[in-house]
Amino acid sequence: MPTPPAYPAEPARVLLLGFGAIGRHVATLLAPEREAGLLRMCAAEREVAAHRDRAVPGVELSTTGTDTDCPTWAEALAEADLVVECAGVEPAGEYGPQVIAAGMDLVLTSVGALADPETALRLLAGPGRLWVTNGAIGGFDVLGAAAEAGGLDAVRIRTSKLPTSLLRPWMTDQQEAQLRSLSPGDDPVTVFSGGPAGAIEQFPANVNVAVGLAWATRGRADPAVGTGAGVGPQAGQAELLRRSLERVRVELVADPAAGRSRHEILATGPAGRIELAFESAPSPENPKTSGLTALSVARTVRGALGLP
Ligand SMILES: NC(=O)C1=CN([C@@H]2O[C@H](COP(=O)(O)OP(=O)(O)OC[C@H]3O[C@@H](n4cnc5c(N)ncnc54)[C@H](O)[C@@H]3O)[C@@H](O)[C@H]2O)C=CC1
Ligand SMILES: O=C([O-])CC(=O)C(=O)O
Repeated sequence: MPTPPAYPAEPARVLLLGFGAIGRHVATLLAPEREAGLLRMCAAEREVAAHRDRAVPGVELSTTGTDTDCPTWAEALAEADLVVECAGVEPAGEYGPQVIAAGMDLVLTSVGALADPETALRLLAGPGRLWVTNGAIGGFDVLGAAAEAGGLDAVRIRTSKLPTSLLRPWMTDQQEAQLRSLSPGDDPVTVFSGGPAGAIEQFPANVNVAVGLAWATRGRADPAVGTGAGVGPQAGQAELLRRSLERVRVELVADPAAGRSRHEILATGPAGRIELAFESAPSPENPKTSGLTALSVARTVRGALGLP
């Protein structure tokens, strides 16, 4: 007789931070696990009242704000086994480190938070474990293998999105007007060219993939000599990431013909030439977000909980 899988006796308690397009999609994707009694789910929002009429069956709500008719963030956190951030780069930096410091595992969707060196150190400091989702892109098995062998010299990502999904509050009237005026048939416009840290600062909701790519291609420390950072494995990981963020080059393009977001990766070096392209179906909740992201997050959650 085959040995039955060693599922946990009690359902794992998952706390979503952010219940927007990705959070809701993840909750829907994990409905079978909820129904099978493998996990329970709670979602923290900053204004719960606005979410009451968009309830997802089986998902309780809690608040990081001032709502008084539901558990607070601290109460929900005390009950959780795993936190799944899908709120944004800023809230990831604000709440993620306290989750890790409390010894709880954290799934990070707003991977861009790792571009800030201080936040990266705190997210990597333990004792909780950090699970970095690959989000809207992938191929990280082969990219990671090549990087770990020192086999990559150059890593590039070119992200193309519909112009209106790239509008940001800091843009001048002229920049905004240019993006709004682009229509199918017009040439694409490059709105950013540089490193992932600068890209995520200007476009925090659009280029998490670039920081994710830097994370995936950070390589590994030589066990004999370490990374040179000098103080323990977390600092070593953070130092590898810092160097990787300097190597990855990002181009963000407003393309009026981009029916779907497109991410093109080119990595080259002694290991070879790796070209990958991703065009995700849009999120069912928000067409500006790649649907693949929630699929990846759900998979990362299953992995973190040891679910099949
Ligand atoms: N790794 C990847 O490939 C990708 C990562 N992302 C990241 O995922 C994030 C979420 O994306 P979407 O779900 O599409 O955005 P969304 O705007 O639909 O949802 C975010 C939700 O988080 C909530 N939120 C924000 N601050 C909060 C706080 N302090 N406390 C509690 N809730 C808070 C908002 O009210 C909103 O409901 C993006 O901002 C981006 O950082 C997005 C796409 C791809
Ligand atoms: O959804 C996507 O295509 C990718 C994205 O916004 C991000 O990486 O922040």
